[in-house]
Amino acid sequence: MSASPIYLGVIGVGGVGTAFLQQLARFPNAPQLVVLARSSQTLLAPTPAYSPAIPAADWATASAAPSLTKSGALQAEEIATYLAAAPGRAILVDNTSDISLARQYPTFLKKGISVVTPNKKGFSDDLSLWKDIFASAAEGKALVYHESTVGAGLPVLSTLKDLVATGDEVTRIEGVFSGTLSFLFNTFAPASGSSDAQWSAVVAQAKELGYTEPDPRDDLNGMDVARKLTILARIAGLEVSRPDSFPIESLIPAELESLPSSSDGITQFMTRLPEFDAQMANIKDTAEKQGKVVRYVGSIDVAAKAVKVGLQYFDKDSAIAGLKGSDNIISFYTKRYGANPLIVQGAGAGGDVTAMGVSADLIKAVERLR
Ligand SMILES: NC(=O)C1=CN([C@@H]2O[C@H](COP(=O)(O)OP(=O)(O)OC[C@H]3O[C@@H](n4cnc5c(N)ncnc54)[C@H](OP(=O)(O)O)[C@@H]3O)[C@@H](O)[C@H]2O)C=CC1
Ligand SMILES: N[C@@H](CC=O)C(=O)O
Ligand code: NA
Repeated sequence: MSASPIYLGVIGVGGVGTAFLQQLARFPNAPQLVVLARSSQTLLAPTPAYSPAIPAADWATASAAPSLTKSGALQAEEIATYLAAAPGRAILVDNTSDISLARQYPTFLKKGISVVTPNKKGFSDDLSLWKDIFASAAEGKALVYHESTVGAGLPVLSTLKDLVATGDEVTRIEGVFSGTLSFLFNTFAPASGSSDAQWSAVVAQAKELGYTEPDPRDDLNGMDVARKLTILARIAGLEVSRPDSFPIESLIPAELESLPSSSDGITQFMTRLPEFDAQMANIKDTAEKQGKVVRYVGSIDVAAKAVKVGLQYFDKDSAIAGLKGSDNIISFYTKRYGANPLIVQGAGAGGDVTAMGVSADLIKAVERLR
């Protein structure tokens, strides 16, 4: 008996989306890709057959094919209605960082469309949205997987969920949660050897490597880390109301804080950042004078309900100081694990490793839906 068909809508074809589509093309028994959208364009498999599907590997070439329906940007509700009418279960993969789309997850889920995403916005915004997402999933008998929202493809959420589900008591979670900030500090202020790199040049490099958020200020202002800690804290049982409900140390120079959030604002920010290199050099030198290095870290003290995000100095021979590249390190302190935490470590940003988490989530969702 052949497996029942599953229909797939994918939104976002940037660094993560492109890597995801390449991985999808190699899935055996892959779901039928029937929607592929970016900000200005949508490809659809024609109705009512929802066939032919969009070829994941060469969607860009196939977008010229007359067999596919093309349109401009569609409203999320329109995509939800299209997927809900497919002749089988459907899954939405959101590879954008769009909060408006994330606010529509309940619409998809109530219609029975499962959601798989690396987009952390929806899970770290108002607590009411978090609750709505999971209540809507239960109502629509749909699934939600978002492993890559924390630690990219690293098994961070699945590990925490397993600890909680099996009755362990998680007391503290701490570590380095940003691939971008890890790369910036490991490169700018290495624990061994020295570096002449300017802060702004390393920021530009992190953007080029695809580690940053679409707007790198979301990494530098600490919000990306705060969002990840909000997600972890909620899974650990804390009702964090919003990602800005606790103190967050920002690395954005005060003079650049009021630049617009548009793409023009990003360009202005990147152009003017070199003017402020001395500020970060001072922080690096202060740590150096104490024989230490500076790193950007976060922690959740579950019993105290306290979340902290910001800079800290570390001994040069510590695990955090010695991280390489875009590595994250996340330590789970629990009753069962005692004084020696369960540690997850590895690349925490980049298209391929993030897409791996999305693809693995999709495989899990497909297995449960078939
Ligand atoms: N990069 C990384 O290392 C990691 C990223 N993530 C998350 O993965 C997600 C994607 O990141 P990344 O690929 O780097 O981002 P990119 O900026 O490279 O790509 C974003 C894509 O989303 C599309 N898009 C944005 N808004 C909409 C919308 N409203 N409707 C349709 N399409 C839209 C863009 O369209 P267009 O092509 O038209 O511009 C683009 O294709 C983000 O949520 C990020 O936080 C998570 C972990 C690690
Ligand atoms: N911009 C983020 C990407 C992954 O979430 C980071 O650098 O960690
Ligand atoms: Na992860």
